[in-house]
Amino acid sequence: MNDYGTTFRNYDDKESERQKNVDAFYKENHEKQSYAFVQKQREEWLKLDKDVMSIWDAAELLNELIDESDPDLDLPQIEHLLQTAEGCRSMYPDAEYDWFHLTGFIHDLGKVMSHKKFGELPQWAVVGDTFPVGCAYDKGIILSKYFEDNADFNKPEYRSKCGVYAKNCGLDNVVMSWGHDEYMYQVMKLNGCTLPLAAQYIVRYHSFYAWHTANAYDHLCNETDREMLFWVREFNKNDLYSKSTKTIDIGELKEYYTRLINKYFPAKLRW
Ligand SMILES: O[C@H]1[C@H](O)[C@@H](O)[C@H](O)[C@@H](O)[C@H]1O
Ligand SMILES: [Fe+2]
Ligand SMILES: [Fe+2]
Repeated sequence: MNDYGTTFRNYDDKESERQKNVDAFYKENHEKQSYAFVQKQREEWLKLDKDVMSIWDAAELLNELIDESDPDLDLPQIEHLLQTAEGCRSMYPDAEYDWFHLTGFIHDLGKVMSHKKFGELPQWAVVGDTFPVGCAYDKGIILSKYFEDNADFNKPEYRSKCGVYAKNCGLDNVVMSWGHDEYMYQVMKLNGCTLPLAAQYIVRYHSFYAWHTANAYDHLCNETDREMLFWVREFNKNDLYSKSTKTIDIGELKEYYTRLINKYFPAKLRW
C-alpha cells in the first residue's frame, strides 16, 4: 500500500485528484521532452556552475520538495532517500555492499534542479519516468499516448525503432529524456565519485521503467547494460516498495550515511 491507500504505480485511477495531477504531469512531460530540448538542458546543466555544496546539503534542499509525478509518495524527499537507503541496507546488510546503501541515499538528489536555489526547473523536466529520445517511443512507457504531441513524433529521422542510434550501441550512447537521473549521474562522474559501476547505473537509469520493468529497448543495449540490469532491478524493489508513511529518525541515520558519503565523495561537489 502507498500513501494513498492504493497499489503502487497505478496510473489510471480516473477519480483521484492526485492521479489527475500525475496525468497532467506526463502530458506535459511527453509533449515537451524532445531531442532538441534535452540537448539544450545537457549544455546548460552539465557545466555544473550552479552551486558548490556537499551531498548532505543537497539532501536537505530536497526537504521541501514533493514530487508531482509520483502517485504513491507524499513525504518530503529526504524521507524517501533514507527509506530507500535503509531498504537497500536490510536487503544487503554486509559492509561490502555499503555502496548499495549509499546509492539508495543519493539516487534522487538530482531533483535539486527543481529547487529555488537552482532556478526552479519545472518538474516535468526533473522527475517522472525517463525514456530514450531520438528514436521511436515504446508502448511500455507510462501514458505513451501523450507522445503524439511531441514535436519529434513525426520526424522521420526519429521515428524508426533505432532512430539516430546504431543497433546495440549501448545505453551510454543513448540520449535519455532530461531529468534527475542523468543529472545526478553526471554530478557523480564529473566530481570524481568512486562508487562502482552498478551504482552509476542505478542512479542513471532507475527511472527508465520501460527498460528495467517493461523489458523494452533491448535493441539499444550492449552486454554491460544487460549485466547491470540486475542491480537496477534489485535497487528498484527498495525505491518503490519502501515508500510508506512511516517516518524515519534522521539524526540517528545521519552518522552512518555521513561516513559513507566521506568514503565515496569529495567533501564539496560542483552542481
Ligand atoms: O514519479 C517517480 C519519481 O519521480 C521517481 O524519482 C522516479 O525515479 C520515477 O521513475 C518516477 O516515476
Ligand atoms: Fe528517482
Ligand atoms: Fe526514488
